[in-house]
Formats: sequence, C-alpha cells, structure tokens
Amino acid sequence: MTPAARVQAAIEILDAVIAAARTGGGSADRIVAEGLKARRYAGSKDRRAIREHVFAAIRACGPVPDTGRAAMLRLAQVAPDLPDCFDGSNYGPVAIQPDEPVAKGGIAPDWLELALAESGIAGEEATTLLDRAPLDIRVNTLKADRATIALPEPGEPIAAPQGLRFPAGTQVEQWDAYQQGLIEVQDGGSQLACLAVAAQPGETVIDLCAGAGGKTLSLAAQMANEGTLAAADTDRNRLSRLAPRAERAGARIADIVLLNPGHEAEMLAQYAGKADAVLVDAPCSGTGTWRRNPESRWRLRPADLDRFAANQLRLMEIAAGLLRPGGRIVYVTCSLLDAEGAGPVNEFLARNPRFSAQPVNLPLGRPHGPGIRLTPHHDFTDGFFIARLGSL
Ligand SMILES: C[S@@+](CC[C@H](N)C(=O)[O-])C[C@H]1O[C@@H](n2cnc3c(N)ncnc32)[C@H](O)[C@@H]1O
Repeated sequence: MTPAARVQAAIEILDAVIAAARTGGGSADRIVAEGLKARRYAGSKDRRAIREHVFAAIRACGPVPDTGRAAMLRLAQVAPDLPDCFDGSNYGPVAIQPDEPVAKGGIAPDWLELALAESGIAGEEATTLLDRAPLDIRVNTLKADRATIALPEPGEPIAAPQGLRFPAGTQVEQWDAYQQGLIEVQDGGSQLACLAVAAQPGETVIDLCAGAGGKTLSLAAQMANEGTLAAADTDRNRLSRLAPRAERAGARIADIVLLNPGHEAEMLAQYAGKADAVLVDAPCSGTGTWRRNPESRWRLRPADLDRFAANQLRLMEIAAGLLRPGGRIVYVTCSLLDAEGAGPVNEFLARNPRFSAQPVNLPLGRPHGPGIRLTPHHDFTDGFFIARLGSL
C-alpha cells in the first residue's frame, strides 16, 4: 500500500470507531482488528502503519470528531509527514480543501476536561493520560520470583516488588514463562492497588468486583494460597475467564462466585461478618486507563458519572456487611475523577461512622482526600484512586 492508501484506510476505520463511540458499539481495538482483517491485501507494515494512524488520530482529538477525515486532518496539524498523503492519488484521500472542517484537539470532551481539572488533573497531568502505556508484568510468587526468574528479555524493575516493565507491544503471551503461569500481565498501579489490601496467608478476603481475576490472582499470591479467597462478579463472561487463569497461575484458593445484580449480599451470605478484607475494585469511567483505551473518553456522558458513583457507594455498603469487626475495605477505581474517588468514599464514611480512612502505605502515589492517587505523570502507572477504610 502507498502511504496515502494507508491514511485513507485509517480514515475509514476511524469512521467506524467514531460511530461505535456514539452508539455504544465495540472498542477501537476490536474495530481496528476487524478493519485490518477486511483488508486482506494489507501487509504487516501496512497494518502497523494503519493501526498507528488510527490511534494517533484518536489521541489527537479531544471531543468526538464528526468524521474520520476530520480526525485525520487534526492529526495532520501535528504530524509533519501526513499532509503530503492527502494527494488525491488512487486509493488515497482527496486533497485538503481550504476551510475544510478539522476536529478539535485537547484532552477530552470539554465537560470531562473540566471535571478532570476540578479534580486536580490539568496540564501535564492531563496530557500524559493519553501517552502510550508500557507493558508491565507481575511475577507470580506462587511459582517464581522477580529476583531469579529468567525471561527472554530482562525488563526494568518497577516500584511494585514483583513488577517488570517492557516496551509496549512486547509479545509476552508467547513466552514459556507466561504459558506456565510464572508471569501475569498487570499494570504496575494495579499491582500496587492489590498490595494495599495487605492480604495475609490464612485470612478471609473477598474480591467483590473480580472481573476476569487480574487482582484475584495477585491476592492469591500474597496469601501464598492459604486462607479463603472469594472472587465475585456480576458479569458471567468476565468471570468465566478467571478459572483458566487461576489454573495456569496455580491460584488454588480462588472460590468463584457469580452474583445476581441486586442480590449480591444474599449470594455472599456465607461470608457475612467474616471477611478480614474486601477489595472493591469498582466499575468506573476508566479515566485513568485512557493510555490503553483512548477512545473510551468519547463514550462517557455526564449522567454515567452519577450512575457509577451510586454503584460505587452501594458496593462499599455491601462490602461493609461482609467484614468482621476490625476488618478493612480497600476501595479502588481506575479513575482520577473525584466524583468516583474521594466523593463516594467521603459519602460512605459520613454514612458509616464505624469506618475511618486509614493510611495507604505504598511506594508510589500521593495523598488525595481520604486515599491516595497514582497518576501516569507522577507515578508512570495507570491512574488510580485507592482508599483503605478500617472498621471498628
Ligand atoms: C474495574 S472492573 C474489575 C477488574 C478486575 N478486578 C481486575 O483486576 O481485572 C469492575 C468489575 O465490577 C463488576 N461489577 C459491576 N457491578 C457489580 C456488582 N454489583 N457486584 C459485583 N461486581 C460488579 C463488573 O462486572 C466489572 O467486572
């Protein structure tokens, strides 16, 4: 393919990404994969270039662009080689017209950029939300240790004690160590969020929003497979990925519980009043993970934040009912908006005077309201809010 044809292909794929963002369709990753599959004539270099154009254009536009072409024209304002590709050649985009609409730059839609600024995320703290993320792994201490593991590439040790960092795109899934469960792909910030639980062997720990089990596996390793670890979620699909992962990682103690929405407490009744710790890795807007899913900022609506906050508060209330006296809730969101962090946690503390915010002792992060915050700019991790709430 010519450079111009690659740009035209990226424009067409961007049109599909934009439509999906407006209508709640598939992720950009999936749409790009489908778009490339449909272009059988594209070689591996073409595919890489098209993919890079698409994601660079997504990152370059703040609000949702009207069209893929407007998005690519925005990218052309900051990428010096791109304007020449609008050459009107066969399969290439038509020449740039005077006064042609160009999508707006920025970090996110205006309302969201404002909400971030009100939460203290502006300037470089905001721009780095759109950087490309590296690839972090966690060495699984049920089977190996960072100090002695031999991997095809050494990786750079990070603050999380078992974490190693590799360049984005490193194909770790193809390594023997991955296939044998010696390593897991997990962002360094996510690894630290698990450490905030400080789960001990022999404890009863509940991962209330376990999803596909990224944090469950980390907790099982902290507990050295001793004690009780319930991994619960309302999403059957995500939870179905946990069992094979736990098998591979040798995480034997994970008890997988599929919850019926609205009946979570009943379905976890066997743990009521018994848990030493409950991890609430609550569903959120994901503003801290835009490095990986930059188009997700086009999907959010102001009302979504209210819905997330109500659910976050409700999940903390469910967690409170599971704890033994003296137990702890560790509340985590991968959002940097106060509406999903300090906001619901302060509300929970006001309603539940037997709980108080306790220090979160981690090697990274900065205090923020009743918890701490990790940010891509300050900590080189995904963005997280983490609070530890101890009960009397
Ligand atoms: C941030 S994700 C969890 C990610 C997971 N802990 C990990 O580390 O990979 C939030 C999860 O909360 C789940 N969830 C949403 N509402 C829930 C509820 N009422 N009870 C339990 N889980 C819920 C979602 O299905 C989703 O898997």
